[in-house]
Amino acid sequence: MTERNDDKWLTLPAPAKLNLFLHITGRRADGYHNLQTLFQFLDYGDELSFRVRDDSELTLSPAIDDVPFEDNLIIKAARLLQSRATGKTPGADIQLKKILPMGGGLGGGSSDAATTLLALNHLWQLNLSLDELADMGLALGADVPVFIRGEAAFAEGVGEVLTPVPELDEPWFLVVCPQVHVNTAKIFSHEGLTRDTEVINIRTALRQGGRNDCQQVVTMLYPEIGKALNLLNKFSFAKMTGTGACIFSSFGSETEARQVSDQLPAEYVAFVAKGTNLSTTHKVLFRPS
Ligand SMILES: C[C@@](CO)(OP(=O)(O)O)[C@H](O)COP(=O)(O)OP(=O)(O)OC[C@H]1O[C@@H](n2ccc(N)nc2=O)[C@H](O)[C@@H]1O
Ligand SMILES: Nc1ncnc2c1ncn2[C@@H]1O[C@H](COP(=O)(O)OP(=O)(O)O)[C@@H](O)[C@H]1O
Repeated sequence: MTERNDDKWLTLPAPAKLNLFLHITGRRADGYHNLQTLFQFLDYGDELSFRVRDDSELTLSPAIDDVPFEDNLIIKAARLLQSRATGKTPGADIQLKKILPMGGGLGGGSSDAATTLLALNHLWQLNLSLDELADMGLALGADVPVFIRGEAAFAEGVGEVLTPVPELDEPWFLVVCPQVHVNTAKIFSHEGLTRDTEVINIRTALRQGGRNDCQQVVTMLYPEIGKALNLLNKFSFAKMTGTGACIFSSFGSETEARQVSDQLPAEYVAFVAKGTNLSTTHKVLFRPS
């Protein structure tokens, strides 16, 4: 665990996720969609530092532009945990290094929320189980539970029914981030969205993978993403993660991924990262070397 000895800061990663495929298999009565997806983490993401306060205040620095304090998923997660404390309400100072693009399909907000739940549960000594934290996290976003569990997983339901898949290949990924913000709710409410993909079992999912059912609608609404897909496809098969905007290709080595990255036009924002079956948050918090 990275603990700054000077004044008791706990520093933890909040990694990105990729949806290696994303099938939409139906729509529920409440409007949410049933999915089948394969989540893997990246060794790349945001970083959060936490320090317990003597009072019940929460602080966050720096703030994220355009995200009001109480709307920030980090603060929402901390408030949820405060409500579970017995006795005096605990407080914390939180620092955020925001690296992941917002609305990119990399799950940055959900990952920040999960890291906050894990960190403050530890620092405030609440002793909530991962099951309890995952349940609480689901109220903040469909992707929070997989970050709480920290294991690459085949996900069903709205993303909360998780079967760990610890033996996926861990390739290198080139992730390209078109500079558009995709509105998830807009994609899920689009009439042209494929919502009837056949349900598959986990063996089939792992053997043959799948596509991203949101890709067609997203590329129609945001042509920049289609353009980026066409370009990356010239080098290696490319797919979108989540509801976009980011797209990715996998490679056998970091060198190959960087060689392709170097050939992209300068205006493309991209990064290279390794896929990981155990989230870096869990590696630091639970399995320090
Ligand atoms: C589809 C995924 C795959 O990872 O895409 P990304 O957001 O990561 O791109 C996620 O499950 C998204 O999770 P998250 O971003 O937390 O979505 P939420 O805030 O829970 O939902 C935003 C809105 O999308 C719609 N929504 C979301 C998830 C889902 N399974 N069905 C839906 O219909 C709902 O209208 C909801 O109000
Ligand atoms: N800590 C946070 N980091 C990122 N986004 C946040 C955060 N808190 C709230 N949000 C809101 O959540 C939205 C989705 O963010 P994000 O999780 O990055 O997208 P995605 O699910 O597409 O990867 C943002 O547009 C922003 O308004």
